[in-house]
Amino acid sequence: MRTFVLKARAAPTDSRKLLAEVGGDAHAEILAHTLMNAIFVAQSHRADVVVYLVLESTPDFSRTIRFDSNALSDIGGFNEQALLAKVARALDASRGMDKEQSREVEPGISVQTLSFERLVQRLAEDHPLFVMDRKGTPIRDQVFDGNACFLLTDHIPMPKKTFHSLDRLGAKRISLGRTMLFASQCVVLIHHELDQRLG
Ligand SMILES: C[S@@+](CC[C@H](N)C(=O)[O-])C[C@H]1O[C@@H](n2cnc3c(N)ncnc32)[C@H](O)[C@@H]1O
Repeated sequence: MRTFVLKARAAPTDSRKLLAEVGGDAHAEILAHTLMNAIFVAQSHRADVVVYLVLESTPDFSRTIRFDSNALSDIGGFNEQALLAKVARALDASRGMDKEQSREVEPGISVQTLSFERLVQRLAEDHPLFVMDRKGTPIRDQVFDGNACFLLTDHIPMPKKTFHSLDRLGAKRISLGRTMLFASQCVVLIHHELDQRLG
């Protein structure tokens, strides 16, 4: 299983605000692009991929939306509008939830009122964590075994204190070169690197 976590610091947890932010300051399109590149390939979708979108611009709790490629049924297309409609539906399903609750939205999609920090603590129990960072170890030099989990952000950098807590969880910093890429582009390159190793 390959796991990707997008810490979307600017993404609103209100579905209407999210949908209004495509091309806006919150860059809601980043969520759609990351989801698209993590899960879809031409004419199909990848098996064994889990994506967590963590939306953090909220009056109450962050929303963590989990997509499991093995369980997804018809997602209605892979354009921005279709993908963000799924995110919006999960946000609507999470209305009124208390802290750290979980709700199934539809096959392959669930939503939790869970912070990025709590999510990665849980993932660290059974996943090696890799935080994407231009100053990290080149991806080619990194050994991956088992359920690698890759951590990315939207256009807002990972806060220093979060990097420190990730260090304490044993997360390794991985680089894809000196050019600053979009999170969705990182996902493509990570898939490519791991695909090559599988032969
Ligand atoms: C657009 S970047 C974030 C930009 C943000 N202004 C910053 O300074 O971190 C989105 C995500 O991609 C990761 N990323 C971008 N380029 C990368 C590279 N060359 N190697 C590894 N990760 C990269 C970043 O670490 C971040 O998680």
